[in-house]
Amino acid sequence: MSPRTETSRIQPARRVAYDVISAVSTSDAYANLLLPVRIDRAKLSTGDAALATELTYGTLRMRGFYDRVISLTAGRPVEKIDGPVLDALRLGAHQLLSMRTADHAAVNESVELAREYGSRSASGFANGVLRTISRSTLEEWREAVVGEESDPDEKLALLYSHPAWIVRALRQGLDAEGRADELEALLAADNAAPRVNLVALPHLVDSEIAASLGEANRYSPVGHDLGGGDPTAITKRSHGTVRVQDEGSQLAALALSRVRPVEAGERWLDLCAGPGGKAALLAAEALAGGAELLANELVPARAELVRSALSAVSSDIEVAEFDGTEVGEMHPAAFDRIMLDAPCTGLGALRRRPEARWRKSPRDVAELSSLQARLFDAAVVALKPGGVLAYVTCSPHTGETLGAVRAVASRWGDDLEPLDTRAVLADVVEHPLDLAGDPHTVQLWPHRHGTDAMFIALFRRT
Ligand SMILES: C[S@@+](CC[C@H](N)C(=O)[O-])C[C@H]1O[C@@H](n2cnc3c(N)ncnc32)[C@H](O)[C@@H]1O
Repeated sequence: MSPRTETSRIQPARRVAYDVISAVSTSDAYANLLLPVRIDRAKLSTGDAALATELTYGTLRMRGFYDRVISLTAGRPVEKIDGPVLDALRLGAHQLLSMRTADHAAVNESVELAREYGSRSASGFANGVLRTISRSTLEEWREAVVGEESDPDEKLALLYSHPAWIVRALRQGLDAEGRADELEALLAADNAAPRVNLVALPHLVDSEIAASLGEANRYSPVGHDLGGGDPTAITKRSHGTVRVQDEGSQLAALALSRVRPVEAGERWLDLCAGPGGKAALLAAEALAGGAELLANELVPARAELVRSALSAVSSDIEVAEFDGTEVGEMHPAAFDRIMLDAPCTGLGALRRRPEARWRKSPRDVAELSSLQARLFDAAVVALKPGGVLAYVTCSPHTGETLGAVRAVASRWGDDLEPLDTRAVLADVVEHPLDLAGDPHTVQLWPHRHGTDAMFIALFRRT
């Protein structure tokens, strides 16, 4: 990248957004990890930080749509456009079509970015492309982008900026519930900013802090909605007993911890615990009931995050780092409850990881399904007779959800009894959940429940 000049006319928030978008394009960076670092380094005000977030996340989520608009305007495929210039055009297109930025600011600063990070000659090209984009409305561009496409899923993929295979997978997930008519609402929810949601670890949060946590969640009895606020101050003040956590993740942990009353001395295992969100909630529940939790995470850096998450609950919780597929041999018939929050495609959290949709492929589903099956079988062996297993994914892809549990049911037969997960959660939630499809399992959805698309299935070892 070329060094910036003292006289730069680019606003700091736009520069931060551009830097992150460019790092995502060129070095596979994760926007949700890099953006806070860059915002901090640039010392952005709260307002500018919010602007940088909207610019970055919005541009990355809608990248497929904007690329189509850019290529129609430039008269060439985006692969033929210089990378740094293309990223400046994407950022400009987002401001012109989806934000209320004045046209001249969106165009001028993007042209400046193209000149600074691309080449001097790129500025004329960028200027021409962005001015043409600004001359039509979003609705007109939507029509142009769809063009002659007649396949309904391909059309939705173009309009809602998702790879077509993901649109088909999401349709299949909704179809399994007889709710395929919700597909557009789901795709729109994937493109909206998620609210900041908090968990107050039960029995551990100071009552004064608990009273300041904002609106209680609709479903989770331990969750609060912070809206678009900054959670840093409150999480620090609470010494980790208040954490950022999606409401669906809370329900997944509570489905296991509240499936039946806790008996003192029970042994619980969180088999794939990193970075530790569900482990912290499970640990708080275990502590209150006199149970003991072992957390495990294969990747050492992520195991460290689990240790840090658990330190708010107790300093005595063991965090192991073994391969979960070996837990059956290592600890046969050892645990009363096991959380298997399996590594998955994460297609249920696309709104949170804006670039993720462009990095996944159907091959990932096949590879992860095989790992999920091995972890599942190992976890069943590690359950005591009568012990309960929660199989959870942050994906509504049926290959990772219903397909996975049906395959398990056929492998284990009468040795594994599916529990009525819906009935368990019905006793946990504050308001009834609108659920459909397979009666034993729970599939949550961003558009219907405001949560990530978590899948939860409980089983009992007979
Ligand atoms: C979906 S994430 C778990 C999220 C976590 N439960 C939470 O709520 O914060 C899955 C985790 O499994 C870990 N993992 C992947 N393969 C594993 C294996 N063979 N054994 C144990 N952990 C594994 C990944 O590193 C990842 O941290």
